[in-house]
Amino acid sequence: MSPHPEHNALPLVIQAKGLVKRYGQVTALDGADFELRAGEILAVIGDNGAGKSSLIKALSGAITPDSGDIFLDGQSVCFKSPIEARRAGIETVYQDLAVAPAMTIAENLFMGREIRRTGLLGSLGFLDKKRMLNDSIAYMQELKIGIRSMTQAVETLSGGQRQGVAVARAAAFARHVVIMDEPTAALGVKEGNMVLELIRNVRDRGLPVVLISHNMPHVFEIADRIHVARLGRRAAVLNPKAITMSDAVAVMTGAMKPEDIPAEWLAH
Ligand SMILES: Nc1ncnc2c1ncn2[C@@H]1O[C@H](COP(=O)(O)OP(=O)(O)OP(=O)(O)O)[C@@H](O)[C@H]1O
Repeated sequence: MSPHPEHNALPLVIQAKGLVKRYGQVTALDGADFELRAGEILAVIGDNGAGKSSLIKALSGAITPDSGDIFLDGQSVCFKSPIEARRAGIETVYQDLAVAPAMTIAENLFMGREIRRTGLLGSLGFLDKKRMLNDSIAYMQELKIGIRSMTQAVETLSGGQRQGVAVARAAAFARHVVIMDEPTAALGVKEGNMVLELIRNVRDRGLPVVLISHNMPHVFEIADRIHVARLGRRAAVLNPKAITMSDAVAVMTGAMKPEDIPAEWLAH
């Protein structure tokens, strides 16, 4: 059961309207719309080249769309870089893990946002390693990531645990949204399930999650709603509780035209 059956009652956290992005002759986004609601896991699925990555890059500041509008909490935004999106509270975890293997878990969690000790004159410039370590332990416990020592190097972890660190890092700093691009792609069954559980925990902490995935069983296991990208647009937003995987594939491939989709398949 979705914890939020009344999705249409929940506020929009991110809304995009009519996004267009061209690369020379190729139109990657051709008037794409997008809506992420508070407290949900929204899966984004689509065939290769459907425009999923371009959409997510536009939302996370990695590309600037040629036209269209993006709203964050109802305010119009125009991110010129991923740093700007991050400052606005949107954290993105890419498939090619942004972790530093030789650094410890605690160091990775605070990379770029280290806590410094403060004194009478404000920040002293010294890193507050103890506080970062304690905060790391607390985060990882809260997210139920079973890693014993935060001082071990990330390169000593399994693929799933590394992905766990990357997700935890994003979740720890995101104030609004966590976007994940294929977080379970390179993982085995057990590790993949661990990361799915972690994504649920992130949502249950109150952060909405956008999850790009080609893995249909994972999408159906975890998503509250499914955004289907096709030919640079949003073909539909489907309700995973009301459809089968082959229904979703039919919409994704165009075998089922958007205008023919039964109303009960659609998420609200
Ligand atoms: N930097 C780029 N330069 C030129 N063309 C690009 C660029 N990025 C994306 N494209 C093209 O835009 C279209 C949409 O690509 P995009 O990566 O957004 O799709 P996708 O749904 O994420 O695909 P995949 O599942 O294969 O990753 C494709 O035809 C792709 O070749």
